[in-house]
Parts: sequence; C-alpha cells; structure tokens
Amino acid sequence: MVTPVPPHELSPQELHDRIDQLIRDVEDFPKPGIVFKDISPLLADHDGFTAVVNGLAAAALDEAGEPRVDKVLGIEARGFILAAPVALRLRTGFVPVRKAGKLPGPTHAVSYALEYGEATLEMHQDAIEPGDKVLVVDDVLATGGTVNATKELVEACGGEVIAVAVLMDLSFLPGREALGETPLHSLYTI
Ligand SMILES: O=P(O)(O)OC[C@H]1O[C@H](OP(=O)(O)OP(=O)(O)O)[C@H](O)[C@@H]1O
Ligand SMILES: Nc1ncnc2[nH]cnc12
Repeated sequence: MVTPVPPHELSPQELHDRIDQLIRDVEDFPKPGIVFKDISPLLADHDGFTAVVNGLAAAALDEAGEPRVDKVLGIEARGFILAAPVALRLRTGFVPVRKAGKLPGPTHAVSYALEYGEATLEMHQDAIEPGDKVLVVDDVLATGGTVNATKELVEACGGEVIAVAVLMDLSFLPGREALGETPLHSLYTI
C-alpha cells in the first residue's frame, strides 16, 4: 500500500521511491524487445502526480523561486499530460508540439527517430517569439530523438530551450548525451 504523504513534503528520494512504486513495466510493447515504462498508475495517484508536476516545475525556478521561462512546451501525447500543469504551476503559457498533420496553422516540422520507430513533429511558427526562454517537458527520455527534434523546432522560431524536464530517463540509451549542453532535469533514472 502507498502511504499518502502530502506532495510538498516529498524529498527527492521519497519522490524517486514513489515513482518507482508506480511505474509499470510492460514487456514487448509496442514491439518485441522493448520494455515499455507505463506511467498510468502514477498519473492515477493524486499525491504522486502532484509531486511529479512540482518536481518538473522546479527545473525552471530561479534561486528566489520565481519562474525563469516564458513558455512550457509539451510533446504529444504523454508530454501534454505533464507539461500543461507544469505551465500553470510556473504561471506561463503552454505550447503543444504535435505529431504531423494535427496543427491547423503554418508550422515548422522536424522528422526524427525514437526508441521504437520514426515520426515527424510540428509546432506552430508563431508559438514561440524570438528570444523566448522555453522549458521542454516530457515523460520519458530514451534515445533523445524526440527532445532534440523539439529543440530544433524552438530554435527555428528564434527561441532557446533553457532546460529539459522529464519524469524519467533511460540511462542505457544515449538520451543524456544527445542533449549536449542543454541541462536535463530528470526525476527518476533507470
Ligand atoms: O527519447 P526518444 O527515443 O525520442 O523517446 C521518448 C519519446 O517516446 C515516447 O513518445 P511516443 O512518440 O511513443 O508518443 P506518445 O506520448 O504519443 O505515446 C515518449 O513519450 C517520448 O516522447
Ligand atoms: N521504453 C519506453 N517506455 C515508455 N516510453 C518510451 N518512449 C521511448 N521509449 C520508451
């Protein structure tokens, strides 16, 4: 049984342990050989979900506890679930990065490879102003293909990704290295 601890009282270690309890491994999904990290049980746990949102938002707070970003950007689909409440927590706007063909206005597009396939991501050209500082939020960092494609989209608008915040990173894949100089804030490393 999970003990209900108020989210603001969770230390980084307690948050790590809570995530550990609430992530479900699904073998051979969506392809043979992939161990899929299912975050559904964590999202269904109010304290766990709240603590994760607060933990991700911390990536964009300065020493005085003030937001240091202009926008929070979330990546379809699981990234949306985490990034939107992070944007509200940081009192910024939210920008959706979507799979190809979903956004109605003029877009920038980047194709990329991820752990189990290939895809194209798009963002509205007017979603980011030149000079905007951006926090990118996603659930999983695996190969880094998704996040790096997102960085390209932000840079195409003249913005800057000041940090990437993820619920978990898979250290047996090269996501961290792929990010280069961009700071990574991960709540749970496997
Ligand atoms: O570091 P990478 O190798 O790029 O992998 C990480 C990405 O893979 C998953 O997205 P997926 O495209 O499966 O989308 P979903 O959120 O729609 O399930 C996950 O949500 C990350 O965005
Ligand atoms: N193993 C994995 N589990 C869940 N999401 C992922 N995205 C990329 N690799 C993943």
